[in-house]
Amino acid sequence: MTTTTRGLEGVVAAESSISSIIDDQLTYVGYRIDDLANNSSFEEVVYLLWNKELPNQTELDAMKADLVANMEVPDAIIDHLRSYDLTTVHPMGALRTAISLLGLYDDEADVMDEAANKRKAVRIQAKIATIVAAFSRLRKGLEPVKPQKDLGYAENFLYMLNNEKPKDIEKEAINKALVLHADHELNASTFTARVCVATLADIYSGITAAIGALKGPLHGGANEAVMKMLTEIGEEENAIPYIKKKLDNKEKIMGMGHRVYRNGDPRAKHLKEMSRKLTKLNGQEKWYNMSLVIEDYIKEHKGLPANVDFYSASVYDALGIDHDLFTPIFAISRTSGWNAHILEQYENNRLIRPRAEYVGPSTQDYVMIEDRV
Ligand SMILES: CC(=O)SCCNC(=O)CCNC(=O)[C@H](O)C(C)(C)COP(=O)(O)OP(=O)(O)OC[C@H]1O[C@@H](n2cnc3c(N)ncnc32)[C@H](O)[C@@H]1OP(=O)(O)O
Ligand SMILES: O=C([O-])CC(=O)C(=O)O
Repeated sequence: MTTTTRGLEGVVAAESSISSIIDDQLTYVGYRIDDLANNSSFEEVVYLLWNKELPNQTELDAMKADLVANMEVPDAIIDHLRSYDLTTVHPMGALRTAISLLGLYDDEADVMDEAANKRKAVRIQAKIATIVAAFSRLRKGLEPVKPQKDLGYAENFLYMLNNEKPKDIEKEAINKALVLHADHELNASTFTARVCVATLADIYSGITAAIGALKGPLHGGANEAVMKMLTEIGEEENAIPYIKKKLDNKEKIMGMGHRVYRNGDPRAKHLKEMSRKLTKLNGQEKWYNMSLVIEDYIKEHKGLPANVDFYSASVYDALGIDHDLFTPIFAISRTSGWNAHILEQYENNRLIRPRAEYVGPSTQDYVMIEDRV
């Protein structure tokens, strides 16, 4: 047996042509993340990830139309959401269940040909934003808002959340966030999705599993945890004593560090700039300023850079989004990457089944229960 690698660090577990991280640079299908963040719509990125080429205008229009046409969700899903104790349920738990449930209302759920899988990818991508927005409204005692056919994906999400068309800067911020979170090579949730569908389980199973993996605070759940930390700190002058105490207690600082990036996450600077702009506009610069202090301190004392979750927290807060919806927004975006990886896995499938190095007791003789002490 070869040696084990804790957390599979550095292990190359799949070939993929969807996204790459080389020398701390991230690309989707070879296109630099900076160019995509500055220029593309989320739908364009979805098309790119699923088709491995940028769309022309006709193809992009068709992708936009297809997504918006599929955004409405079956009443049964909304009724199911209504049945939860909405005051206590975490939206990531509700989302994980809702996506699983959605599969039961899809006649093609277990049809495994490529065309059917692509149609399901569209349906899941379209409906996930509606589900998150509906959950948020229902728990406030408000009725869900139906998507508008003339709005793009990012704009529609904020519209369904607030029953109000977003301002241009809000639209830009949410679109950028969706573009930046869309795919990230073999991160934990994407790996989970691939392991799941490599058994030839259906796409709904893969996305449900991935949502479960994203929920944890070492992965997607970190963005909500960052905002919790900022809120606990309260004021900028408390930041360093708070962080010092955490580090002395060997606790991790959320939104800092990364398994792959050593010199910085190339997505963070876009969210940092968006956080600066948005917090200035809404008069909550303290979150941005506090984040700067924490980032500098952790860089200096631990040599760790901020990751994508760090500044997304103050961006979403400035958009007026409830803190426990931050990770569901990550899931909305990452569904595009999960779908791309699931389709790629099906194309050239082999069961994913590593080995464990057994470190338990050596073979023992069975002792009958009456003879055990
Ligand atoms: C979208 C995403 O998923 S991005 C990541 C989101 N997660 C977070 O922001 C949570 C905070 N960060 C972390 O927990 C880690 O940096 C991870 C999980 C992201 C990656 O870490 P790994 O490569 O597994 O490193 P690991 O957890 O083994 O840590 C290595 C060392 O760095 C330290 N370290 C790593 N991250 C942090 C952190 N955020 N704060 C303080 N110390 C840290 C560890 O304590 C450990 O120190 P030690 O060697 O003295 O024990
Ligand atoms: O790649 C990772 O390990 C985590 C991450 O940044 C992401 O999923 O976006």
